[in-house]
Amino acid sequence: MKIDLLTTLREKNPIAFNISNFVTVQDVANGINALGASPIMSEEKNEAEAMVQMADSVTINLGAFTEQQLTQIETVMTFANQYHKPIVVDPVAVGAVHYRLERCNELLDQKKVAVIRGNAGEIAALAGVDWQSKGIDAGEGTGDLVETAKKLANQYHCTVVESGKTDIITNGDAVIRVFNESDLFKLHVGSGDMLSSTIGCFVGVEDDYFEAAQTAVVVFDVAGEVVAKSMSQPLAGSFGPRLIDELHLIDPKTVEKYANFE
Ligand SMILES: Nc1ncnc2c1ncn2[C@@H]1O[C@H](COP(=O)(O)OP(=O)(O)OP(=O)(O)O)[C@@H](O)[C@H]1O
Ligand SMILES: Cc1ncsc1CCO
Ligand SMILES: [Mg+2]
Repeated sequence: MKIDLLTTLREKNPIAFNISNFVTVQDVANGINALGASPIMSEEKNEAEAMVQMADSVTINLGAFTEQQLTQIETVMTFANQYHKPIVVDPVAVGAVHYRLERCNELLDQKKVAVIRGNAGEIAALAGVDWQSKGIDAGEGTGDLVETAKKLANQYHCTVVESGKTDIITNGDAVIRVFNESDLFKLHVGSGDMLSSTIGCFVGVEDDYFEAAQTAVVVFDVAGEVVAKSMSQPLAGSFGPRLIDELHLIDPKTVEKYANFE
């Protein structure tokens, strides 16, 4: 895990192009802006090429897309591949909604992506492994999480980040587990979306996407854990804004002190 990437990110202030969902777009924009990136969102196909050319990375969140937005997403991903800009995909609820799974499979079959970040239910669905997802949540299953994540990474030759109490990061061969956590993440809708877009920021400044994903996960998880530990009452409503504050404040020393991974 390259802790220096946090400093690099802040020096470079990468432009992080995000196709977000209407539920969590504000938290995502403020979260990664506070961290040190420069977010830009767009839903317009006609400006797709300009957006991609300008951006250092592209994060595609499939949280609430319409048919028209899907056309824009395909266009953006095509340009991103053409201009060699790394793509992070967040396959929201593909384990619960078959339509989403089909569309996401098509995108992944046709375009090259750097990182897929999802919860256990989403990663299992994409890997074709049995699991009971529940809406946007991970749901229940008995499969081996590490093997499932590796299978998906090998399927698409990309890095996979499978989030949960322990986060699993794999390139299909090597595996890193991040143990930093807080129950409050689950009480804040969009924690996962923020994590995916944080990964988007780091792949914008580091060509080794496996390394970039590790740093992103550790920084994000430590930030949440530090916030949770500092709250006298662990309340869902205050966690979101405090997490954004901590993404602003967090420094390499804090990350080094609390990081818990192997
Ligand atoms: N059971 C848990 N206990 C502690 N932390 C968790 C737990 N599950 C997830 N997290 C943390 O929450 C963050 C988001 O991961 P999660 O798996 O909840 O994403 P998600 O399901 O896509 O969330 P959302 O749909 O709300 O965006 C990660 O940083 C992860 O470490
Ligand atoms: C609640 C919700 N519904 C669609 S997207 C989203 C935010 C979590 O991804
Ligand atoms: Mg999610």
